[in-house]
Amino acid sequence: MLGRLKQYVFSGVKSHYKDETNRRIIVVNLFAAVGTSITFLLGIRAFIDAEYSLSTTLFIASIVFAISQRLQVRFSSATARTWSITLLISCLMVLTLLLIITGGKDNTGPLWMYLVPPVTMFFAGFVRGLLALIAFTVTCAIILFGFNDASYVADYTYAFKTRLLYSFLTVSFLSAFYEYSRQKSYDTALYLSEQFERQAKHDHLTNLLNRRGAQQCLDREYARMLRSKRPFSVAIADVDRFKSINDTLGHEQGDEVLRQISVKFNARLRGQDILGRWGGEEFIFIFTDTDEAGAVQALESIKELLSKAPLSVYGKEIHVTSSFGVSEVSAETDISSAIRRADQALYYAKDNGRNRVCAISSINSSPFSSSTSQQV
Ligand SMILES: Nc1nc2c(ncn2[C@@H]2O[C@H](COP(=O)(O)OP(=O)(O)OP(=O)(O)O)[C@@H](O)[C@H]2O)c(=O)[nH]1
Repeated sequence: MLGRLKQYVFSGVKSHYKDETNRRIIVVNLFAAVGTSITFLLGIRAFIDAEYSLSTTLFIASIVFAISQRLQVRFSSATARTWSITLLISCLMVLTLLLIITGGKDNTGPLWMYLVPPVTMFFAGFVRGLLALIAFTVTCAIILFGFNDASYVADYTYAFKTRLLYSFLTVSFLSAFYEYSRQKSYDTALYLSEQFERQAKHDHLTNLLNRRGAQQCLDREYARMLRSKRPFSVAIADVDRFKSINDTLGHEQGDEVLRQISVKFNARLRGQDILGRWGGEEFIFIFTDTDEAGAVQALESIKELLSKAPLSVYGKEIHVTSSFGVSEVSAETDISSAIRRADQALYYAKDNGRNRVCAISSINSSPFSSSTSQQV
């Protein structure tokens, strides 16, 4: 029994939906359950009391509440959820208006009005909720004050009608204010968590992905490669003699050099390739859908771009070069061994004069180098 109840409350909830969406789905389930049962029970009561039009209205409302819940579960799409919520709010509003017109049981019908503001605000959000509430309040005022002598409208005293409207407006205002604050807090929390997540994956100096962010991209790319069977390549770049740049210019200028290098590295990359800061003066390239030869070709062009024109750092021209080690990642290798091989190729490039691109064949693990590098 408890299991079924839990299943009902969480029906339609999906782990990949946003928290806010899942919360709304749960509240729709709960509200539809309460709405369906209360209107059904009141319908039976009205039927026993031989108030057939009231009982028919309540039974219809009960069915509509149930349908609105089924709608969001049966068709789990954003459109279905919008329709479900629209149906639920409309049903509640129409039912309330009918209860105000007929008076319900002993003229207690208008009391159900107070359900409308919180439900409308929560389900429809601040702006749409406010518009719906304004339309509802105007309709209520017309019914209460526009048909004073009409026999089909229940007879309420003037004092009751004005107090009813004032108190309804107060509840509406409070609900709107509450929803506005709730949405603001939610947006702020979302913004902060996105900022934290971004900071956790990005390097504050270059704004590139940091090691953690790059590692996640590597894992994603590896999974994609296993599906597509098309290899990709990784490369580690290490700025040549960076220590001497730091030693002669200072750490701050060194930072600026790293920043400008990251811009140059990025300038020649295709949109789908990824650049990250692997640590210190080391960068990582992920060339998606690219074999070793393709990555070497791309890196040659990047290397040329860096070495040909000096950087301008605080008014000084600085010539900077970088060495690159490349390795292909295929289904036969794993990421850590590919990184290890890229590192070996990088050491090879450093040992052989720097400012060069070297690759290690993924088949025999023997280093070979591109056109500008020494052949092994
Ligand atoms: N300014 C600055 N320096 C850094 C940063 N991270 C690492 N470094 C410095 O980078 C230098 C790296 O020097 P080494 O590893 O000796 O290598 P290198 O001088 O680049 O020489 P080779 O790699 O052999 O060409 C060290 O002095 C580090 O302190 C950083 O974020 N900013």
